[in-house]
Amino acid sequence: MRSIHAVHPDDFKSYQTDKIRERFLLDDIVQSNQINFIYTHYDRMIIGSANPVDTKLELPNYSNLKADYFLQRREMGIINVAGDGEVTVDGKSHLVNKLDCLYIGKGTQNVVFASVDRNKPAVFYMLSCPAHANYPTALMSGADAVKVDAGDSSTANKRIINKYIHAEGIQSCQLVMGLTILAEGSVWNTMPAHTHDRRMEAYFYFDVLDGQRVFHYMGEGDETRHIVLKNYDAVVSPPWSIHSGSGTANYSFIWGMAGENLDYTDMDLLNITDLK
Ligand SMILES: O=C(O)C(=O)C[C@H](O)C(=O)CO
Ligand SMILES: [Zn+2]
Repeated sequence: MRSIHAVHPDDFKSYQTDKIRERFLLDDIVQSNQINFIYTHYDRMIIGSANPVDTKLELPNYSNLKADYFLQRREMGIINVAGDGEVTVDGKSHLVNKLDCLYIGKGTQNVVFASVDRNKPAVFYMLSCPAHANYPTALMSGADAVKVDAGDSSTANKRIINKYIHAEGIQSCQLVMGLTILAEGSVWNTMPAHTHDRRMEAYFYFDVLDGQRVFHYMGEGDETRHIVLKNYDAVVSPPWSIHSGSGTANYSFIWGMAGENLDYTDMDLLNITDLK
């Protein structure tokens, strides 16, 4: 499993596009009939996907985990962003359809991913972080996620934030996870921008229409940079960085965090007029 290392904000100031992409962008993680993961040294969050098309895929173990099995000391959140899917957890099968979220606790030994229809395969996006205790496996449908109406069409940021794994939702050790859907005509996410020094974050953009892109902004508020992302690209956000995007059309994205607390609202907001 490839690893990426943490970057100091002072070093980041000298980065050009290529280096920002090399250090923070996770592209090509969705590949047919494959499970792909990247180990990040941001709160040891592992980010990846499973895209079973013609075959079932079993969660592998990796030598750099130095564990008997992947989830021996870890928990995992999974959200499906495509066709209907099935995830079997230690022999118990769960239907995980588009926008459904499955949480799997520490100690789970066997996880198998499958698509219901090979012509409309599932794409499971996954986050996994270290866990100290076992919380039960829990499935939440997209309809049951807590919804927050955010933004406004007059500022092109009207969107619905859906929370699944968080302090008042599915219980976890340190994983927080959900997704945000931009309304048609709205393109800005997470503006006003924020940081949270107590948690890292990763964004995974999906339902980005063919031929469209998302400009993803990062960096300290007074030293912002951007990279351009396509459908199914993920990007890591260090605790010192804003994470915000503007698309050339509306889109959706999964956000996920790990770190000091499970409190979604623990954010340090920046004034739009202070951004540079
Ligand atoms: O649209 C938004 O605003 C978000 O979805 C923000 C993310 O949830 C986030 O950054 C949480 O820390
Ligand atoms: Zn955030």
